[in-house]
Amino acid sequence: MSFLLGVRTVIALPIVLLASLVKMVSLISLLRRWNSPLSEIPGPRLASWTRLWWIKVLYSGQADAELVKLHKKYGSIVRIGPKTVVVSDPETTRRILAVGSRFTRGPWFDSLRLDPDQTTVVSERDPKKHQELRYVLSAGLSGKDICSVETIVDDHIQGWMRILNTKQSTFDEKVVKVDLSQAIPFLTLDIIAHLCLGASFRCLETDTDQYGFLDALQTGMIAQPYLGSLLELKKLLFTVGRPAFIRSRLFPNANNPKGLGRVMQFIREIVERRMAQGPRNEAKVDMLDSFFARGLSPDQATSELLVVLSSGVGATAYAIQGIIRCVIENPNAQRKLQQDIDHVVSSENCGPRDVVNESVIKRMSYLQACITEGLRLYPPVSLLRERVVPPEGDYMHGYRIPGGTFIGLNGPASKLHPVYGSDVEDFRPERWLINDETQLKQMARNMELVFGYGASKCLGVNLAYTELNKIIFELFRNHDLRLADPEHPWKARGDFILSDFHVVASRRN
Ligand code: HEM
Repeated sequence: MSFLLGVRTVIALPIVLLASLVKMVSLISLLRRWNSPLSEIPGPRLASWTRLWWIKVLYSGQADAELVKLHKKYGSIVRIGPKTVVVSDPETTRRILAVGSRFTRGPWFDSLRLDPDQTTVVSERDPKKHQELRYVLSAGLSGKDICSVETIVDDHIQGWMRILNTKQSTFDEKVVKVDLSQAIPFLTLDIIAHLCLGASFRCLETDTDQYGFLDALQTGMIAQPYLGSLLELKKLLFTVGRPAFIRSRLFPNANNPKGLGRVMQFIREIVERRMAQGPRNEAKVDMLDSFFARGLSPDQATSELLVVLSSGVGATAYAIQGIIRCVIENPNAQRKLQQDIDHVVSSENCGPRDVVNESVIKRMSYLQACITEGLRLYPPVSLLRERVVPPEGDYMHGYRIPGGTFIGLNGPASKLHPVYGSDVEDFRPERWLINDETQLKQMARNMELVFGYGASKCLGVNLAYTELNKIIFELFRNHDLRLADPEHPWKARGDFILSDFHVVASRRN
């Protein structure tokens, strides 16, 4: 009997000890949560306990919509994790991102690394190094250093128009069905590759996702927000991935037959050829020339170019598709846009193949209103871009936020800001065509944030606008568009990954 008691004690004791330990840890964490200044900030209860709540939202593929709902329910600041809050109001966002702000990029940005040991402009967290890198890249990315950006963009768009015309010519009705979720990313990738490297990927011409780049980009866009939130997983991946033979399996590398690694190899070959040629004395022709001239090493130039290709394609393609969808779902807007375009074509005496300068397109009020309104409703870069509160802490919306808290930025919710009026959910370009200067200024101040702000504002904003202006102009100049299936305009996976955006394009006379 006493022997049996002894055995039971030996088995029971560790279980009792473990249970007590678990209870104690839970109690301590409960007390900590009660004590945390963040506990006063409203938000879903489960979110204050675990980041898994946010992971579940990500998994639903509706994170953008969920963030909008949260702010409607709880206000401008919401707690979405034990150490994370998210803000939606433009003025706080502006203050966080301002040049000289003491808020810094958080570990979320590590998830944008393509190599555990290497940072690029999008993932560098050290403010000084980040600003130095921006300085080196900005002349190339803004297009200042590159000859004839506009001509390159025009050539690719005209190429696409020719492809559509050829397909339409095979039908009497001059009608063709196009999947814009393929054609637009192909076009933007061809353009940005040409501007980066002087060589296009020829995706449109071959009607293929060359090197599987877009496919790999989409997979990355799905995985990145998870890694940005599950910091332990990211740490594990970076630690395990350090040895070379594992790294080559976990991260893109030049031996991959397709995807980002294959593109890295493509870039590297061009970089090596350029190095062998020596510095080109003529004016800088593409971003690679600019990066070399401004002192980047071949390895750095390769990594930055891969980042530029990725940042340039995804956001711009999504924005263009968003604007097109808005216009074609509103036949009245399409008609007015085409009147605006036809007026310019005739007043500029343009022949059918003449392109119109961007300076002219920038002055077209209705076209500009369509672009701005489309960008408002479909802002392409949103999820969280978490910054860290400086050690001294901060006050936001009447709450004290301790140093070290992660602050997510909620772009999508600001599109519903009251400054836009009571019909914020509608596409109404006319809201940008009013005479009230004060109101227009306020709306423009909010909209500016679609491209970020201050110390990390988008470096490709000029180029993005050149593409938006020119593509929207030429597409609607040459075609009447309608949705192939108005009930299901497109399929969206995650927040930004679109497929099956089929439209019917009829050639205009
Ligand atoms: C409509 C199209 C685009 C939108 C809406 C957009 C939006 C943004 C936003 C919001 C950021 C700031 C991210 C942050 O806060 O950390 C950003 C950064 C950036 N964008 Fe864009 N972008 C667009 C197109 C482009 C293009 C075409 C390029 C390249 C040519 C580009 C290159 C970059 C780069 C390199 C950064 C990083 C800047 C930094 O970290 O300092 N973007 N973009």
